[in-house]
Amino acid sequence: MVRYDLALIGFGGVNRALAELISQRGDRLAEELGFTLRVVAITDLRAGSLVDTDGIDLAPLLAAEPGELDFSGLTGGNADPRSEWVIREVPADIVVEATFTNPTDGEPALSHVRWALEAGKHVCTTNKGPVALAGRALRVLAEQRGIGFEFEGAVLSGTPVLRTAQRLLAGLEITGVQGIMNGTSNYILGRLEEGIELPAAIAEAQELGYAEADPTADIEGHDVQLKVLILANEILGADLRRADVCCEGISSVTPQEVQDAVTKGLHWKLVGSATLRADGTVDARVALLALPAHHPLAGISGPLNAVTFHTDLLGSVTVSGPGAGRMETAYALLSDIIAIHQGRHADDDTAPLYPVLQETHRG
Ligand SMILES: NC(=O)c1ccc[n+]([C@@H]2O[C@H](COP(=O)([O-])OP(=O)(O)OC[C@H]3O[C@@H](n4cnc5c(N)ncnc54)[C@H](O)[C@@H]3O)[C@@H](O)[C@H]2O)c1
Ligand SMILES: N[C@@H](CCO)C(=O)O
Repeated sequence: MVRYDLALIGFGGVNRALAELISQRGDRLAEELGFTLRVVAITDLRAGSLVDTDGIDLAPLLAAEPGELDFSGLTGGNADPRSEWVIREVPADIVVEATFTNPTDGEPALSHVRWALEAGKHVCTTNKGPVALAGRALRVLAEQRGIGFEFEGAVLSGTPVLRTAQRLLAGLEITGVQGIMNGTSNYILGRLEEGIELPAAIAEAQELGYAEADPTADIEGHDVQLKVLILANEILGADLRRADVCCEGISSVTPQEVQDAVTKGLHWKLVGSATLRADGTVDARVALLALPAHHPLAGISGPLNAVTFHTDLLGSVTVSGPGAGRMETAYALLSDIIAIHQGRHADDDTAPLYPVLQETHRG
């Protein structure tokens, strides 16, 4: 049985949920998927670092309250996250990056991903920063090393948007992408419709694990801006920068306005879109729109998100599912690990997975 040793970078909601998945479903995953998973290192800004190359016992870590974790007193533990040393030096097959998203320069996650790829380790990440701001360069680095760089969770948590486009819609011309891509703001808009004030709705979304550590990115549209950037560059073959994606958020809208709209049969939605123009360039934007009730995105409510692909042969194809959530996003990491496993173990007479993926990218 193949075993993958994991280094978890960041031990917040998502990577803890992945550790839970491994603890609770490890045997079933081995039976169904043909590989086992073992965590050999964890680093976290608050808890420090923990290394055990024979496999970390996850049970006591998962039993502790998140805010109480302190690795410094444990064997193999240190108060310092030592992320660079862990990523470069600790023998692990896959580095799982789930630290804070930094929409400005992607750091320190961008360095985490680069160090791992330079060290020849596969990477899966739910962090939008490195993918949106340096996806192309990181992909090239991974391709040069013949290793996997997977990031399904960067758009719509575990709902398979990127793999749907890259694999299931392969052979079609995708001419545009439009969707509701932020669980927090969509949840908040729904609560505003119910008369809840913005600060209370934000606090609820944080409690439910949908919001970023700093929810400004959710509220001001920057989180959707990064997702639109990822879709434009990865799916439509663009080479856009963050400044190329016009952006607005939901902070200016009041419960009264949202409720008035409902009486007129309209629902306010934060919609991200990327559209291929006739000259081959891509128009990308994030806009707060009042959608009529019959619009396909008007009924997407709460943390539910949806992305519609506009294609030449199939018309519109919509993928809908959770846009946020700790376990939902941990599933994205598991799906990335499965993709890495399938890439490594493709039959000799089958086209290897990574080259197939590369060919689906335009640019
Ligand atoms: N929660 C979701 O629904 C969701 C969905 C999709 C994507 N994401 C993305 O996944 C990532 C993780 O999300 P989360 O909900 O677990 O966030 P979180 O805030 O719960 O956890 C992030 C963890 O990273 C740690 N960290 C921060 N900087 C670090 C560093 N330099 N070195 C080591 N550890 C560091 C923090 O201490 C924290 O424990 C974020 O980038 C987020 O945007 C989250
Ligand atoms: N904060 C993000 C997490 C998923 O990227 C959201 O609410 O959609």
